[in-house]
Amino acid sequence: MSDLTTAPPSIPVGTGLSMFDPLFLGIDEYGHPVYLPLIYRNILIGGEPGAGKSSLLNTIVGHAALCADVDLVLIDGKQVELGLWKDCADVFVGPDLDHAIDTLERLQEVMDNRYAYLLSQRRQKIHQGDDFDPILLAIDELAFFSATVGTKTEQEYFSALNRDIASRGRAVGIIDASATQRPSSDIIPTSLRFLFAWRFAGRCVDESSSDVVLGRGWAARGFSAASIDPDNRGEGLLLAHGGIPARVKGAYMSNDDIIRVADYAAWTRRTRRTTTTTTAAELGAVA
Ligand SMILES: Nc1ncnc2c1ncn2[C@@H]1O[C@H](COP(=O)(O)OP(=O)(O)OP(=O)(O)O)[C@@H](O)[C@H]1O
Repeated sequence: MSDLTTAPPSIPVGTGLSMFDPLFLGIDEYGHPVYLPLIYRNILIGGEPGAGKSSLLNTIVGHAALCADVDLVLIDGKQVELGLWKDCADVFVGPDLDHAIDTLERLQEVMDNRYAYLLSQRRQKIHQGDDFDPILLAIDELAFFSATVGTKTEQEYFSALNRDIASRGRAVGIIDASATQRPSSDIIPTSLRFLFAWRFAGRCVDESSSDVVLGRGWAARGFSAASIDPDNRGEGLLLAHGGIPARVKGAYMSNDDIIRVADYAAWTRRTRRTTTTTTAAELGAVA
């Protein structure tokens, strides 16, 4: 059994779920469940249109929405991919580059404040039960903000902010989950890919696109997401602990499933903004 399938003895459900618990991501090619810890990690999701990227991102956001101890920052260029979680989100950004930049600037400030706090406490990273909670930053679609809308300067600024958050955010509990249907080196340069320890390549048009997501050289070693059947949506190669890409079929929630879970999660999260000492209120200031 690979490291990926070694589930912890028990994972709390309902209101006991924590962002420090691993996410149930799907099943591997042998039918084993795949669990992925997200805390202190970032995850990059790439693949051709229809490969199942947004569905995977919804699974990640769904896990986070059900956790009592995480703030949700959702940036969705299409609005409808993550839109069903809007009532759960501390900040929801639609196809608005200015709002996306404001939000990332704010997150950068939160990150710096958290580091100042850690320094004052002579610590290196946050722990479960700390005064401030983890933050999930989910971005769908990366290329919309980094290469489609706005001026080149704005796009570059957005990319620089995202890179900084992915680079420095992990120790202070900021998890960056970014998805793109354009796995090319202009959207995911090597310097960005390196910041994402976990990588999921859904079906890709060719081997070089697959390598842009997973890392150079994997296709030549027989790990190419171009070999995934185009009709097998939601399947991909997951590079995580173990260090070798594994075939995984992502868990899938239908629209109705998401609506049910999101309604429940919004209900459980309804008092967070007034009762927690987290950054939710600060983040909400840019909502
Ligand atoms: N894990 C899965 N299991 C079964 N079907 C899936 C899975 N993931 C996705 N699908 C199917 O594939 C369709 C497309 O998925 P999704 O919207 O997530 O793709 P995408 O890669 O985000 O596409 P785009 O880049 O166009 O946004 C879904 O509507 C669903 O029917």
